[in-house]
Amino acid sequence: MKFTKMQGIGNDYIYINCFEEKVQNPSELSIKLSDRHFGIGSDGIILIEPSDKADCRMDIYNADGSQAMMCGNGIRCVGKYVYERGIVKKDVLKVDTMSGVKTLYLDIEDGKVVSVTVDMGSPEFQTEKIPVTYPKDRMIGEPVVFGEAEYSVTCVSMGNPHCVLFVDDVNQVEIEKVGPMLECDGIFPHRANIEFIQVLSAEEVNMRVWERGSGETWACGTGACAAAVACAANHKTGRSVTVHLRGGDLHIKWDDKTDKVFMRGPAEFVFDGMMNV
Ligand SMILES: N[C@@H](CCC[C@H](N)C(=O)O)C(=O)O
Repeated sequence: MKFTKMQGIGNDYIYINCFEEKVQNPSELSIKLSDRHFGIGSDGIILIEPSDKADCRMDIYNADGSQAMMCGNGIRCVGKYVYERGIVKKDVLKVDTMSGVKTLYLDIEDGKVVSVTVDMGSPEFQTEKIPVTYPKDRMIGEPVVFGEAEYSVTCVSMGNPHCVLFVDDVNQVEIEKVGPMLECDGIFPHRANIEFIQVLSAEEVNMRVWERGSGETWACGTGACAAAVACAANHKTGRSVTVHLRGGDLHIKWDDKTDKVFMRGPAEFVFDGMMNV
């Protein structure tokens, strides 16, 4: 089977073109291929498929084999893949996902996609829809004790569940210890992606992320959107924010007229390969 490794600011997935290939058991395949010692090495796999409601469809599986509803860094890579490989030759295209059809705006120079802006839709703050078990309709800046520490917690869905915490210094976070504990805390019936945010100014934040099903990754697009929305909702930043992640920067704007969140960032090919399955 042919595959392509791509990354969006270091959030790396193995992409399979299902216009040509057939994948039998994607969960099992993701566990096998994502292994950085015995597999190819990635944060998961992404299937690019035909769709009857959009230009193509994306399905994402985390490194532990769990299926996710949406992937912000992945969808930019899908845009670059389908454009540059001639599957969808449009600079505005629609991609179907488990969390609905998303519109992508490609920035093209000399036939290459240099960045992609994605209309990520509206953030969902309703606790039961995220889902998070909490005795209030919304969880914005709520004090919660996890383990030995109390955090100011904001929960939001960007098609997938996010828990945003504010910290003084992201580099001091013991993410390997705190990340898995929070991801699997009983208040998250479907587990959650955990974002640690250090506010630098009204326009800039540092972020580290512990992703549900993949552990610490170098970036998370839906997580950066959740973080920007959480920062604005807590009056810590304005509605346009540059999020500095381990693998690079994403630019997020939460539009006050439409309530939609727009994410802009790069997408890159790493290599193509063949695997025995
Ligand atoms: N890295 C992604 C999100 C991938 C899915 C996530 N781990 C989940 O289980 O919800 C992104 O860039 O958004």
